[in-house]
Amino acid sequence: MKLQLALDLVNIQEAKELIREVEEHIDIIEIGTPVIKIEGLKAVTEIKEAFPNLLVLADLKTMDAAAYEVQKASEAKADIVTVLGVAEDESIKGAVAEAKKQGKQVLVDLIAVKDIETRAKELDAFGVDYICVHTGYDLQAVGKNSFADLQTIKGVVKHAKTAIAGGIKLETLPEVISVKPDLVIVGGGIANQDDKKAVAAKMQAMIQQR
Ligand SMILES: O=C(CO)[C@H](O)[C@H](O)COP(=O)(O)O
Repeated sequence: MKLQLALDLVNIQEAKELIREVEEHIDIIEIGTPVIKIEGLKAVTEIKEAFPNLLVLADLKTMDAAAYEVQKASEAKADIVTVLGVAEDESIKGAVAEAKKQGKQVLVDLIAVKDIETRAKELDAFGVDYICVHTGYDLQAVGKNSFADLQTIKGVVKHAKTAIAGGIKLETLPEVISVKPDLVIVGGGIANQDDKKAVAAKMQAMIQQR
């Protein structure tokens, strides 16, 4: 099980400072969608160059022109690129083919997918690397989480790694870990804490016990 730190509401300089605090306790750095929209793919390049030993995920949340966007993120030094599960099958297949060509990985984000079980089975058959259940900020605000969805995909996904994102905190981590995802994605649960390093270290210790 790996820990990914999601950086959404920061600029490149702030992202670097935050990563420096916690780098020994995380496996993957996520350059969040808002960061890429505001700063561009240079945020991915600069952070990969500053932290070459960590994997960098570009959270593009691609919906169309998927092969092209995977190619551009790969050229920007991303190790993993996200595509939306609600995208067309052709987009997902294009992303997977391009990622293989570039030696990179695709994480499919199930945000806004209504039939999680059916879509997870289909995505698994397309050969995606990760399938991620995700409660975005707008649903977190009305009290939702993805814990039940994680159970659902764990029951049907045979090949891809499973991941979960959306409002995970130190207090809710044990419930998440008990379902044994391959990847736990945490943004505000680390980035918004006073002692980020201590929280990341505790999360890492809990994750490594499994
Ligand atoms: O992709 C995202 C929002 O769309 C976030 O990166 C993801 O939800 C993790 O952040 P947090 O733990 O703060 O919810």
